[in-house]
Amino acid sequence: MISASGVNKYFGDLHVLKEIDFEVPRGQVVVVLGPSGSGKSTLCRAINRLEPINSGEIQVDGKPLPSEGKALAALRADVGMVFQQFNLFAHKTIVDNVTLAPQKVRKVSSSEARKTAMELLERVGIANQAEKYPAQLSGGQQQRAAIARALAMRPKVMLFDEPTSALDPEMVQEVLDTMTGLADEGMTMLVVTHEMGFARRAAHRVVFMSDGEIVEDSTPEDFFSAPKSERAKDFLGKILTH
Ligand SMILES: Nc1ncnc2c1ncn2[C@@H]1O[C@H](COP(=O)(O)OP(=O)(O)OP(=O)(O)O)[C@@H](O)[C@H]1O
Repeated sequence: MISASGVNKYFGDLHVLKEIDFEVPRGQVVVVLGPSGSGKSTLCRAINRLEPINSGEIQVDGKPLPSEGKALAALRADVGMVFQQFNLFAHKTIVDNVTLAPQKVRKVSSSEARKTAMELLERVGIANQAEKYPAQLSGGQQQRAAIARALAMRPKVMLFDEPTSALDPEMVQEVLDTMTGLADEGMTMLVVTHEMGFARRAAHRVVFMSDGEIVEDSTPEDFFSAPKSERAKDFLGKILTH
């Protein structure tokens, strides 16, 4: 599980995260929505310590975030992260992309890492692409490879930061289906996305951010049918008329 309490983050004078409090309990899917620049990516990056925070506390699995050393490496291994850009290693095959970190960080043998990688590639539907290089795959397939790579570390939680934003429209659904499958299996997930269909179907809770604050934290049913704040109404008005 993930919990944040009283988290503040500044970039210079810009107050990007303001007294953030929230929780993602084990097995829940929390979708973070909000206008551009509201702090969603920064929140994701803070959870993985890719971005230091100025005050407050973030815990993953009941432990405060370590700032360096072995504990930080262990935290990063426990938190799988999938970004908008897939960030696969271009000169490694898909299966090698998936086996790399478990061998290096978890010290898994190469045969075991390969077996697990093939199972994961099967699960995300691209086992037949295992020996190809990233550039030979479609964007949707590359993003599914990135999800398999994150899962190979056996993370306790998965963070997704706009995982479908860089994809051509026809590939969005295949990635969302993979994510919905993970949610159904009980993976703890924090997902920043503009995909309202996914939020409605897969999220246990929706967190709405605006201008660095959490303005609403509710069920998708309540959020979409009866948003409480003017800011959420305004946001939904803009998104849903598109
Ligand atoms: N490294 C940085 N240095 C300075 N300012 C930054 C940095 N990263 C983000 N910001 C600023 O922090 C604010 C929050 O950015 P963030 O990327 O977290 O928002 P977001 O809600 O994820 O937006 P989007 O939906 O466009 O990705 C923005 O005003 C952004 O310009």
